[in-house]
Amino acid sequence: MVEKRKPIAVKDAIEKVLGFSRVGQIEHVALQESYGRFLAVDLVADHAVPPFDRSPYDGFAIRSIDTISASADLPVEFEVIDEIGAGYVSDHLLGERQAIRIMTGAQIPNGCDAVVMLELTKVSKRNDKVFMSIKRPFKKGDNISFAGEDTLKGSTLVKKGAYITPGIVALLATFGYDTVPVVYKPRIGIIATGSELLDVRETLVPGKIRNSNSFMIEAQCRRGGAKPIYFGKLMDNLDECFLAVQNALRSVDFLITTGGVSVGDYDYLPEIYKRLGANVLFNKVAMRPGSVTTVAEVNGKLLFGLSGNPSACYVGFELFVRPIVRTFLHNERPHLQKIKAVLGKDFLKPNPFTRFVRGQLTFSDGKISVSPVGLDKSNVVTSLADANVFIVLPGGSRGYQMGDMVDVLLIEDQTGSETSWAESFK
Ligand SMILES: Nc1nc2c(c(=O)[nH]1)N[C@H]1C(S)=C(S)[C@@H](COP(=O)(O)OP(=O)(O)OC[C@H]3O[C@@H](n4cnc5c(N)ncnc54)[C@H](O)[C@@H]3O)O[C@H]1N2
Ligand code: MOO
Ligand SMILES: [Mg+2]
Repeated sequence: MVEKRKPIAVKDAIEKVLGFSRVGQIEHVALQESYGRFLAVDLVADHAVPPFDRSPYDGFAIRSIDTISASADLPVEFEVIDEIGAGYVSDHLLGERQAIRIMTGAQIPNGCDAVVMLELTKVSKRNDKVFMSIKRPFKKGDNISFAGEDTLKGSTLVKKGAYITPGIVALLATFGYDTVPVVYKPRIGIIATGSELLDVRETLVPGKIRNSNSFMIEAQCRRGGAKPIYFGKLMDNLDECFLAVQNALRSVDFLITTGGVSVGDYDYLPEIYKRLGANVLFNKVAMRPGSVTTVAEVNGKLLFGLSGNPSACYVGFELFVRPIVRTFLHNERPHLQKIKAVLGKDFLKPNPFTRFVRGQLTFSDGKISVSPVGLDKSNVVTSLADANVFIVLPGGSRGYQMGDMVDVLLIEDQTGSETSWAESFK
């Protein structure tokens, strides 16, 4: 008699998994390697930006008081006493009707309280001296970029756990992070099981297919922020699979297996969990695809038994592995970000379980719409190429029609969400 599994709600399954979350330690990487990593400390401004008053234009540094009477009929003339480019500091103190030629980014000279753009001035030379005249008055502070106007010393600019974007890389450089404290990437072991699996380079023979799941999971690990470690593909042989799982578990933070998790004669994962003395958190989730997704724990270490079916495997990773990776990385938004979109095509399949349909989000005329891509079966692989979202269709309905507003989970997004997707029937 085949064991009857009791499905649990997706949200509950995610919570059970997160009950065994761990957090990673700090390591340091070169600034140029920091993009895409997760910051291990708060980034606090240890100096003001800009650190000094500076000119935002190429022009002349002046004293505004000297310009009060300037007009088109009666321009005011200044003697130009110095010239400074960015990176240099003038040692002159501006006196009455004196100006310093200044370039964008240069520090404002002493005595100056306004800058005039080059285009608003007329320059002339007399007796080896340079003069500049202007035709309108300027106020104190005109065209000065003040110290601290970008940020003040002591401001927290980026929180620990943030995904490092190119913009954050700019901040890290601004504050002198030659090396960056980032969170150590969790090591995720990957084992593919299945006697039907060929290596990528092998030629197809009857009854066999190429292993695609382990490579897909490696890429998903990288997208999630983890370091994948591939332990190879195994035949459906209980002893071999058991030993491989037992060995791999020793050297990784989390372990993923694909295939062999259902109720077939050669689905050995359930027996492997028994032999390991693992605590199985769940072995059926009320969702499609990926209903057979199983998660177990041995001495606090999680083992993700993802389905062999490619689409189910993909969904299982994003819903259950990604949040544990992001939590490990100290990220405060470990779940997939959810938005609403208009369904662009009918999806009329009824289903008792919530469906995570691979879909593509498109933007046109200010409307966000989403359409399923490819065949919606858990054993398909081709639909994954075009999918950038999961369309979440709660169970218990007779299907969904074009124009319905639906929940969509963004799988290419790095912002994430604090809360996990929850069944709306609850
Ligand atoms: N009697 C029942 N049969 C099945 C049930 C069930 O509840 N009762 N569940 C079905 C569902 S749902 C799924 S999903 C699959 C899950 O199967 P397994 O996780 O045990 O995976 P396998 O049997 O090993 O393989 C399934 C399918 O996926 C292909 N596969 C496996 N590994 C890979 C790989 N690395 N790359 C590409 N494709 C792979 C494999 O060839 C099979 O076609 O079980 C249903 N059956
Ligand atoms: O676990 Mo299966 O993918 O639900 O179809
Ligand atoms: Mg099976």
